[in-house]
Amino acid sequence: MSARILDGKATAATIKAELTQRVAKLKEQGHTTGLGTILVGEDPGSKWYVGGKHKDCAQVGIESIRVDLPEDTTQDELLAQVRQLNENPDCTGYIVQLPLPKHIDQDVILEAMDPAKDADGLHPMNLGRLVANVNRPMTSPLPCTPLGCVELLERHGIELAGKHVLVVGRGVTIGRPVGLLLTRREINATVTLAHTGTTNLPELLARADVIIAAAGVPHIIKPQDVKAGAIVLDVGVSRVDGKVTGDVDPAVAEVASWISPNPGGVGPMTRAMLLNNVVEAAERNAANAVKTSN
Ligand SMILES: Nc1nc2c(c(=O)[nH]1)N[C@@H](CN(C=O)c1ccc(C(=O)N[C@@H](CCC(=O)O)C(=O)O)cc1)CN2
Repeated sequence: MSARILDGKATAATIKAELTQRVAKLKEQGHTTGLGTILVGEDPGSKWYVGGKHKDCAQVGIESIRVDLPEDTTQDELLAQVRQLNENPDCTGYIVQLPLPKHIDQDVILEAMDPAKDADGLHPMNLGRLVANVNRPMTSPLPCTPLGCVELLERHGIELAGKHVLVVGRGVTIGRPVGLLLTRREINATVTLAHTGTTNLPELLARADVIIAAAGVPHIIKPQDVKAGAIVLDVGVSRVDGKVTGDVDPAVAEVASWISPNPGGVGPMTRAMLLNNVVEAAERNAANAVKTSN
C-alpha cells in the first residue's frame, strides 16, 4: 500500500484563488487589505519565509509592508516598530517573523501587538480566546500552521470527529494550539499531546488514528512506529545538508493511508492561512465600518 498525498501545494493554490476574489470584493467596496511583516536579523530560512509571504500577497492582491531590521536591533527599537504597525491604517494585519534573536523576549513583543492585527493568532489574547471558546464560531485569528493542518485534512474529505489524534510537540506555534483547535466541538477529535517528557511515545504512536508530527527532529517517525492506515501530517522543519527534512521518514508512506509531503504539505498551507487571517481581518473591519455608519 502507498499512502494518498495530502497535497498542500495544490490546496494552497485553490485557497489563494478564493482569497483573490474576496480581496477584489473588498477593494470594490473601498477597503484595502494589507499585510505587514517584521523580520529581525539575517537568518536565511526566515528571510525566505518572509519573501514568500510578500510574493503570496502580490499574487492575491494584498498590499504588503515589509520592515527588515538588523540582528542587533534592541527590544525597544522592535517595540517601536510594532507600535507603528499597530497605528498604520494601511496595515490590516501583521506578523513578527519567529524565532527572534535571543536578546529579545518574544512574549513581550507578541503582547505589544494589537490583537485585532495579529495575523499569526499568537497574541495571548487570541490564544486565550481559543482556550475559552469551545462552542461558538471563532471570530479571532487562529495560528496559521494549526489552521493549515485542519484545512488540509478537511479539503481532502477527512473527517476527524471521533478520531484519536497524537500531536508530537508542545510548541506555542503548532503543538499546543493544534490540540485546542482539534478538540473544538465542530471538529470533535480526541487529542493526546506528546512531548520530550513523554515516556510511552511508541505506545501512543502505535494506536493513533492521526499523527501530527511537530517535534523538529528529522525522521523521528518511522514506518514501524505507525498503525496501518493512519493519517500522518509532517509539520517538522529541519535542515539536513541544506535540505528541508521533516519529522516523518518518507517510508511511512508505505504504512499510512494519507501522508503530507514535506516540503509541499503543511508549509504552503501555513502561508495560505496567513493570507486567510489577513482577509478575515479586513472583512471584519469592513463589517464594523458598515455598523458604525448606520
Ligand atoms: N511569525 C511566524 N514565524 C514562524 C512561523 C509562523 O507561522 N509565524 N512558522 C515557521 C516558518 N514559516 C512561516 O513563517 C513557514 C515555514 C515553512 C513554509 C513552507 O512553505 N515550507 C516549504 C518548504 C520551504 C523550503 O524549501 O525551505 C514547504 O513545506 O513546502 C512556510 C512558512 C517559523 N516561524
